[in-house]
Amino acid sequence: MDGHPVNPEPHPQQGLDAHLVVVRGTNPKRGNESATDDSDRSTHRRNASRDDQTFRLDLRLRVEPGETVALLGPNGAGKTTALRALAGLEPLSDGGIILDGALLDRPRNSTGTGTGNNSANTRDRWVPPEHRRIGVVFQDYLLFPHLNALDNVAFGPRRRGTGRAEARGLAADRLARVGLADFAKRRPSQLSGGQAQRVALARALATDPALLLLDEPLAALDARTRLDTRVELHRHLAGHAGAAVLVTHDPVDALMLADRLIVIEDGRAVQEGDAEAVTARPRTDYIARLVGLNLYRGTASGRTVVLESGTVLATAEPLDGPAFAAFAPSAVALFRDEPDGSPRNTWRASVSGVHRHGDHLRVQLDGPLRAAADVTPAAAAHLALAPGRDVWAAVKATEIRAYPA
Ligand SMILES: Nc1ncnc2c1ncn2[C@@H]1O[C@H](COP(=O)(O)OP(=O)(O)OP(=O)(O)O)[C@@H](O)[C@H]1O
Repeated sequence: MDGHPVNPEPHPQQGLDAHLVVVRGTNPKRGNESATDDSDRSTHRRNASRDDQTFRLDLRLRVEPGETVALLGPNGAGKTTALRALAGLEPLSDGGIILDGALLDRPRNSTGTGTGNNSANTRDRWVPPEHRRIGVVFQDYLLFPHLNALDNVAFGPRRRGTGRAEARGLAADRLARVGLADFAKRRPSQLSGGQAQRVALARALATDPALLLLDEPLAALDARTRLDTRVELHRHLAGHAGAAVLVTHDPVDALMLADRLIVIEDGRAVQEGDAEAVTARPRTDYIARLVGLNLYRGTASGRTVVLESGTVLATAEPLDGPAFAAFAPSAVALFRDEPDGSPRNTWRASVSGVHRHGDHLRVQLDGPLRAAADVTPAAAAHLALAPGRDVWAAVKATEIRAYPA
């Protein structure tokens, strides 16, 4: 395929430019549905459901050299599928992947209706995984068990034609950088989980990849090792000149390791931004739960937001039009009797659950506004909180964040 005029427009941009469309499934009609209409979220819900066995990932991804982007999302959102497509372990159905100006995958006649097939006559361009300048640290794709740590790390450079001695020298240097100089002769079975993960990272970085892919790199580690390895990984990512894409369930990993987050649900990006922006203004229930906020959708008019349920919330900052309103569980005060005095939002609620949450109790409230409230154990005892108990809930207007939907 080399020499084919696959990329008529020169694309000198460094970093990753990708439009990842992967369609899987047994129901081609569903798979063919257009994914370009952002308003039709229900289509994607259906596509992503396991019942009809179809799934469509449709994700645009631009990652600058030196930047780390985290893909965050619930189970089955398509995070791993996105990484596998980038790595070349899964062909695109549509779209394309360009890394440092080189086209890696593009189905012929991209229309969004393909089902993924990497045979030469269906593709304008297909670069196999081993020829992509990509380093991977995948959970299920760790180390070669029959090679020691040094040879695991030397494998990539050797494969790219580096002589044995030079590749081993480079590998020794990489192992030293992850603090494992003394473990070079050990087989993977003789390494701890954390050490194996560090060898995997050294191996992924040994070829100076233009793109580093990390799939749940810390998930298999115990809490203590995870903490140390996270700090170390952060250091390595900071020193990595190429782009990096990280997949994780863990918001702490995402917030600590990535420069930018992309939240994926049902195969599509639903929110994007740096950690501060995403956590301060969540746009879906998934991310609101992740960062521990109560989130509602409604329509703002001046200093009120009318929620979809009809409940009216008073806010401090004026806003008009479709809006989200969010507040922290810690902003909710609970009372036995209706509170009066300062202007706040008050409503009658029924306790549906009480759970320990750190050093306080998280109370789930049903009623006109389903919400979580955090109270101290003393307050819970005073209010005799238990499922079924009726209470008054209050949130000050100044505690409610309202922002455009
Ligand atoms: N080999 C496969 N064959 C068919 N469908 C698959 C396959 N692997 C994953 N899927 C489906 O593709 C969708 C996306 O899966 P993917 O593994 O990319 O999600 P994810 O966001 O990484 O989820 P998790 O966090 O659970 O790993 C899911 O609906 C899943 O059931």
